[in-house]
Amino acid sequence: MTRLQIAAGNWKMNKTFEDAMQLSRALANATRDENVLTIMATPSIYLKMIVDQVLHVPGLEVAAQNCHEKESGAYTGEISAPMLESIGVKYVIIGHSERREYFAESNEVLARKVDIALANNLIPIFCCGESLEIRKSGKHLSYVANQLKESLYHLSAEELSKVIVAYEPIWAIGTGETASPEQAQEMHEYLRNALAEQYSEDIANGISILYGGSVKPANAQIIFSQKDVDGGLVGGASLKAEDFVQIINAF
Ligand SMILES: O=C[C@H](O)COP(=O)(O)O
Repeated sequence: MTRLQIAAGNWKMNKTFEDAMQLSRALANATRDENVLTIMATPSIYLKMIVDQVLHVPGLEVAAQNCHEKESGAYTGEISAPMLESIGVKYVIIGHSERREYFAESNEVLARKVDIALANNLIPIFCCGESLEIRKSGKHLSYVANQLKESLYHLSAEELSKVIVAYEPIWAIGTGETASPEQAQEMHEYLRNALAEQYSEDIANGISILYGGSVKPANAQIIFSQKDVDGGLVGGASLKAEDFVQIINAF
């Protein structure tokens, strides 16, 4: 089965307005493989402007970096899934390790975020990944599979088919230390098998599983060439159009 190949850039809390618009304009105008679904996860304050800017650009989409687990209410400073849908956002990152760590987002909370995203026609980019301590203990495979179990396995097969999974070992995020292609493949294959067991082979084979953690122009090709790696969730290297375009074109 051919799965969607995806290059998603997570800008995190970077870029002022002018710089953000310039970056999205550069990506819109770049010569890039339009068969690769390219997603820019921008700071929420710029989402509407960037959605409008790239509205008719083929293969280029916009994601939010988070959403609240409730539809609406007294949650000062938060952004809801219906708000994102109402401005034309189609994707939302859920469960990034930085949200899990700094905002204490548990697997249970993330399950609710996945639900609310799907209920509002947003495609969740669901992040999972282990710390260095867990990797060293040798329990990383079951630990990450359990993150999927607790946040995704309540979904119907139809709902799950809409989800994009992003495996990001925490020890490789922003550290310059990438998981080896073999380590990435091992985890992706394990997760795909777990999904096949829980749902079906067909469903599991249709799900794009992205790798994230120090993906750069120099290593993107070898990582993306692994059988079960369907693209990347890129932090630092997505902040420079030139670098990110090289990553998009590395498939
Ligand atoms: O969401 C992206 C990841 O946290 C990876 O970040 P990085 O490419 O800067 O290591």
